[in-house]
Amino acid sequence: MLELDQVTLNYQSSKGTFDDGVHHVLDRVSLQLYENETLGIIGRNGVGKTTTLRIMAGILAPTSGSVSIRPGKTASLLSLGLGFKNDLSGRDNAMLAAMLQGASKKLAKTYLESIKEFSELGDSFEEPVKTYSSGMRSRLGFTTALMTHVDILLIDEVLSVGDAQFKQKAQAAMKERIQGEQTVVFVSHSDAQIQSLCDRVIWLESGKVCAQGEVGSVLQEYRESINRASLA
Ligand SMILES: Nc1ncnc2c1ncn2[C@@H]1O[C@H](COP(=O)(O)OP(=O)(O)OP(=O)(O)O)[C@@H](O)[C@H]1O
Repeated sequence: MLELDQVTLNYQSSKGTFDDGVHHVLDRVSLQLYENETLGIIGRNGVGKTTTLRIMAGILAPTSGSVSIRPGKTASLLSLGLGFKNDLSGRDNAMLAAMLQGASKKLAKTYLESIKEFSELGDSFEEPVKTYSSGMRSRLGFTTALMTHVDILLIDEVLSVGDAQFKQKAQAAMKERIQGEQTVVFVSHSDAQIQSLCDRVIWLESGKVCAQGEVGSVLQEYRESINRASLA
């Protein structure tokens, strides 16, 4: 469904640190994502998990290597309202987000009432997003991503969105979607979430795929390596 082939990503570092000012984040990463699976990505802070998702979503272009997605398929990063237009209402932003993900205007309109209901924004749904609290923005962002169709859903550590009550509801809804016919790539630091949601997992370390495969064994290898590092 989606494939990264020998993907390398470098950032230029303004301070001239790293390798003569070049920060090598991903180094020839190759991976395959299959239809209907939930692929987990694990690894320490800063190893390039979010960068990998951004490359999959087409937001970032690799320095070298290639990304291929099956023709006609869309991949979208579940972002918590980062791309909202502040002057537009929650309703108009939800509409815009649905259309940006490929829905026709007619289809996008059909999503709106369920987005309003699930997000529990009430009358604020009609108000400009600039008047929202950060929790309200997250609710709108999460719900819009949840309710609209996307072939490959890329999720970056967001299952802890909102207050306790909304978080529980959001996690249950996301779990239901992930377990249905949805292809997902899921970045998380939570073993419990990776274990309960993923079919397969990839462990990134020093910009490379360090191990991949069955969730239980890769998680165990990863945990052992962290324990060894903390003892050293
Ligand atoms: N715009 C940028 N310019 C320069 N360096 C960047 C930029 N974005 C990310 N990086 C660097 O790329 C590396 C990988 O970042 P990334 O966000 O992909 O890590 P991550 O594995 O998702 O980390 P975390 O677990 O902390 O979320 C980090 O060292 C980060 O400093």
